Amino acid sequence: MGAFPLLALWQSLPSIPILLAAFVAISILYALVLAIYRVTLHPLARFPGPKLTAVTGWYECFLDFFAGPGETFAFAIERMHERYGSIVRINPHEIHVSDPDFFDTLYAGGSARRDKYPPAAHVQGTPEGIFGTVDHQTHRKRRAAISGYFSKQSILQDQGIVDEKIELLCDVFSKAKREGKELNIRVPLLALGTDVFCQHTLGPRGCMDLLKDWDRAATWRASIIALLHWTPVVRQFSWVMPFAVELPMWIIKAISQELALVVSIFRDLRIQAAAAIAEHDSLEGEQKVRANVFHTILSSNLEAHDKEVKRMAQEGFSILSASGDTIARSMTAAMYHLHANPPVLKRLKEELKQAMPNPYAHVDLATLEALPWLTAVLKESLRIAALITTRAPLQAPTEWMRYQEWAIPPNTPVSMTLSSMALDAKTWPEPMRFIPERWMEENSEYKRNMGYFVPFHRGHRNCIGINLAWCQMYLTLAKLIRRFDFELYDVVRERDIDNYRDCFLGEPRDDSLGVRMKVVAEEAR
Ligand code: HEM
Repeated sequence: MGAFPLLALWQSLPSIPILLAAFVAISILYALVLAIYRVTLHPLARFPGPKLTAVTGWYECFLDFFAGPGETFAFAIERMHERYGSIVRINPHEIHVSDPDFFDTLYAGGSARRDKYPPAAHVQGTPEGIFGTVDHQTHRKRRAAISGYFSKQSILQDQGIVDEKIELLCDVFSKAKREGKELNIRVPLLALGTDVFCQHTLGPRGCMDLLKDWDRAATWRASIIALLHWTPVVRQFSWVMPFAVELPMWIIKAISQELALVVSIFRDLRIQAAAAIAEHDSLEGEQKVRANVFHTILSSNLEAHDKEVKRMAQEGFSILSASGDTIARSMTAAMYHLHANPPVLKRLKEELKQAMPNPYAHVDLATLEALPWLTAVLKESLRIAALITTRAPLQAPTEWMRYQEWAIPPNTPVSMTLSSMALDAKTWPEPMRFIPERWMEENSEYKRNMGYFVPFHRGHRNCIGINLAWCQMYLTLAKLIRRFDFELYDVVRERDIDNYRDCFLGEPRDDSLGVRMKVVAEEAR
């Protein structure tokens, strides 16, 4: 009985093709009205930029997926600035600025409130780590809980770890010399950055010991590359990484062995976080706070949900993925540019010989920090490496940010791109040339140049690993250059060094075999 009225209702409905046609017509009408609104009445409608990007964000997605490495949206933004000027509306919601003088307004510290734009925050798949935290206040609290762990004092306390790992790195190069083999130097440098980070932050139990296991180091390197190549996908679909992490391991392995290693590291961090919770009450004194970063979090006054396993593991992964390859890329750039510029290398060797008469003896970080040429070489390497190619959008929830005659409404995502700033010909004469003199204090432009030196960002969201990064870079470059003579082995700058692909960090061309070097001499003990 009861089925008849339903049947009658079904029969009275329009046929499926008519329903479909109505749906398509309504969708087109909606898209049309939305497009007209976005270019006329939207609060950003007056800002310069292409109409297409003002109308739809899918253009970015299309370029990132289909346009090929050198043509993705990050490169399109540069072309938009050439055409429309230093402020551009790059999608319906977001403004991009290309002017170093605006940097401190956008990436402000102090009392300025800056939320991270969610699509940018979620690119790592760790929404609860400090990198992925959107809300300003939550970010401040989570960051304050661990910032002491990465303070200069804390890093100096652990200089022994850095020294020990650099010795292992030197062993890798000594062995390569004995065997007459060339090395893709980014692999051992990534192993160094990762091992130092892991031991400093997670304790000996968390150390991946990549410097002792060449196969694992090579797989980790491939994993990082695989992860970087997923960046355009994750940027558009933020659920991909959290979803992938929960899949059964056999499925992940079938998709990619490299991804499987990343996921196993992430799961291992959960185990370490759980172990820290279990043993925390039994620890005392310094150990309770510094045994590893999880104990630092557990000892902090963060709320209980911020001390749960899932969140702490995300924090660990968020810092881990920000650490190793940034160091490796910067050091690789330094090694390449030094050896492509023999007079710069010669001057550095002379300076180091004076400061480190015995290349095998311990050297204090402070001694190296006082060396002007080494410092200048490192700064120029960080500039020319132009490491971070993805824009960093922030939102000022209550403030109207002002740029020239433009007033940007509160809550608008506004971004700038570090790599474009680092290589901007208006700021840096001959930007693609390696000129450490830019960073010598006697240079009349030194003060101005330092004002635009922002490889670690500024403001509330700057790099928390800055002290660890400087410490490693000073000690590693000094030890390597003082102890060994290297030669570049079939390195082509356009293929192996310069940014060609935007994967958050810039990557060279796909046909690159890496920056390969041979060790031709080693100082006797
Ligand atoms: C040469 C080496 C490094 C460079 C050039 C560098 C650069 C940067 C930059 C530019 C940012 C801001 C990114 C953004 O907001 O989009 C950042 C953030 C970050 N870096 Fe580094 N970094 C380096 C090494 C490290 C190391 C060794 C660690 C590990 C301790 C680390 C951990 C982090 C973390 C956790 C963040 C997020 C901070 C936050 O959002 O509060 N970095 N880094």
